[in-house]
Amino acid sequence: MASSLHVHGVKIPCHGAIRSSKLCPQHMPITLKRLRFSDSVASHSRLLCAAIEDSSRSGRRRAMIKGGVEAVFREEEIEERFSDGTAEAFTCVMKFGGSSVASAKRMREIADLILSFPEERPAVVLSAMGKTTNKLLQAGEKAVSCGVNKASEIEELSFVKELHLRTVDELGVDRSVISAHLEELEQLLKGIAVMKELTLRTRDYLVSFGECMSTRIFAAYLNKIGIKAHQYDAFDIGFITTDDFTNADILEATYSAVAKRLHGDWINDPAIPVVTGFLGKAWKSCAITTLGRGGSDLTATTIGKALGLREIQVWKDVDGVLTCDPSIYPRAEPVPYLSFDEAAELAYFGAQVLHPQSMRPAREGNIPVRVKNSYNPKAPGTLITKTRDMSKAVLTSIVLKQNVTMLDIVSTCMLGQFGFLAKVFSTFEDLGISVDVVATSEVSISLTLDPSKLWSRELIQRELDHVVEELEKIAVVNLLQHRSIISLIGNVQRSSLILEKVFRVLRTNGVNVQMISQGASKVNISLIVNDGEAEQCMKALHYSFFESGDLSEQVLDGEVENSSAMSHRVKSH
Ligand SMILES: Nc1ncnc2c1ncn2[C@@H]1O[C@H](COP(=O)(O)OP(=O)(O)O)[C@@H](O)[C@H]1O
Ligand SMILES: N[C@@H](CC(=O)OP(=O)(O)O)C(=O)O
Repeated sequence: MASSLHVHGVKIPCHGAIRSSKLCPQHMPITLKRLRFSDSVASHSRLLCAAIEDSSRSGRRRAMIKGGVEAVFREEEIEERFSDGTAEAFTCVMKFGGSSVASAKRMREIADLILSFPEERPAVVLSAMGKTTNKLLQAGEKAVSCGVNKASEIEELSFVKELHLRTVDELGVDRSVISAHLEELEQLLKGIAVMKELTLRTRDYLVSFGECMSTRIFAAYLNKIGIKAHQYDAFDIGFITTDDFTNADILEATYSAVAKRLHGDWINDPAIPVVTGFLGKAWKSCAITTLGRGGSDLTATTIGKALGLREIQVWKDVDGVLTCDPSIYPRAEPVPYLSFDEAAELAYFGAQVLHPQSMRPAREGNIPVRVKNSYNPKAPGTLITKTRDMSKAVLTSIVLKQNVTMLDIVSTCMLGQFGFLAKVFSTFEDLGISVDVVATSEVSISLTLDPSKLWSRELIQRELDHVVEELEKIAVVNLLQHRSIISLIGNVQRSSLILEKVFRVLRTNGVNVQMISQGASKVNISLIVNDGEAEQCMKALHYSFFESGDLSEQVLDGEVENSSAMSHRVKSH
């Protein structure tokens, strides 16, 4: 007699009679303890879990599951299943960024890399190949003004076509896996040329071709080499987002929908899911959305939380999260451990290595994130967890956000302090502008405006004028452009030590700090300096904190610092 259980709303067949024989190891949701279920199914899974535990503890081989259904276990199976989780559907998610899938050679290496972890059953998330997203955006811009007849000849379209067809050929998979997409892409560019406009909605549809094609090629290649894989478009499997095209937020309903779909499919036909990163479906318009540049990291952490996985791996082209952006300072070193808070601040304040929102699902699901290098898999990478040992930590990483606009707002005393702050912030709220860094006194506020939010609207000057006009009703406003935020991520419990060093370095380099803010996050101190001085500051700070060797344990234990090393002035490296 066959019976079934329902987990995640999915009917799970249990071969053999539940009353009289064992549950099928393959189909039994064994890792109940580890998997985090959505509320709607939690009670069921708890019942099942309790039943198995009870059976295990009491040595009885029978347990009541639900509604009079009786399960009979063999004890050795119970032991086995709990100790090694062999019946888990997926163990981790592996996300590979654009550089990791930039060519046929890279795709082969990634396939080998996945195979080199035989103990894992991953869900795979891919970005678009190499610089495809940028090329598609450029093609879209050109299509607006090139005329319909020239749309097929746009250089970037030819680049994208050639790259994908060459990859397909070199991997030996059938061109048909992407030919319909290439045709549709060309039609879309012609459509943009006819309309002579590229809306944000169309822009998202346009760039979606990148991830749709990379995943199809890779899944086809895995199947060709005998690894069963199944391609998924995120917008078809429950990635539900706001309608904020180019920067959409993932909605809560996504988690259960994605889990239901991926688990359901795996149970019916186990295969490695290869999912498009970066993409979602707008809940109102049902159109394709994107999650903001670098959004595949967020796709990966969302899947990690949805499936309650043991680990989320994001594979990049660097040895993990580094002490600063290597393009600013090549001597940046990998950071072995980070907390979710540190990683989130780092990402939010501009470290391109992680998407700003990507830590949220991982933190909520308490799932470790490992940042690894697909070019150098042996490197340990960075492990991001809820907490970490901060006893020896001083500074973890330095992040730079350039071209920031700063506002100095001084009250004209028409309002009390409370009314003044409230009015200032409600002005930003009304205008939908987010504020990054804030420092206040009783009668003044200095703050910076999030550049990405302003840039995306293309109306930057008009918007800024509007902000100033509104604020001038209650204050004297000074608008300062071309500023940079240098964020010092680390152990703010040691802020005196950090700040002493920072100011010494900056004074030695003749740099004036225009604003400073120590966030409530306890992991971030932000400094505002002129854009023109920012990179030099980064180098000097990096040298002083990470290379001069003066933050030894003795210093941390309160002994006298070596001031000559501290005042080392860095010219350039
Ligand atoms: N603090 C940092 N640590 C590591 N990489 C950084 C940092 N800041 C900026 N980067 C840049 O981020 C890049 C990796 O992120 P990204 O381009 O999104 O990778 P992928 O496309 O593989 O997902 C690196 O090549 C590096 O240039
Ligand atoms: N392809 C998208 C999404 C993404 O996450 O890419 P990457 O993983 O290469 O940063 C982008 O370029 O923004």
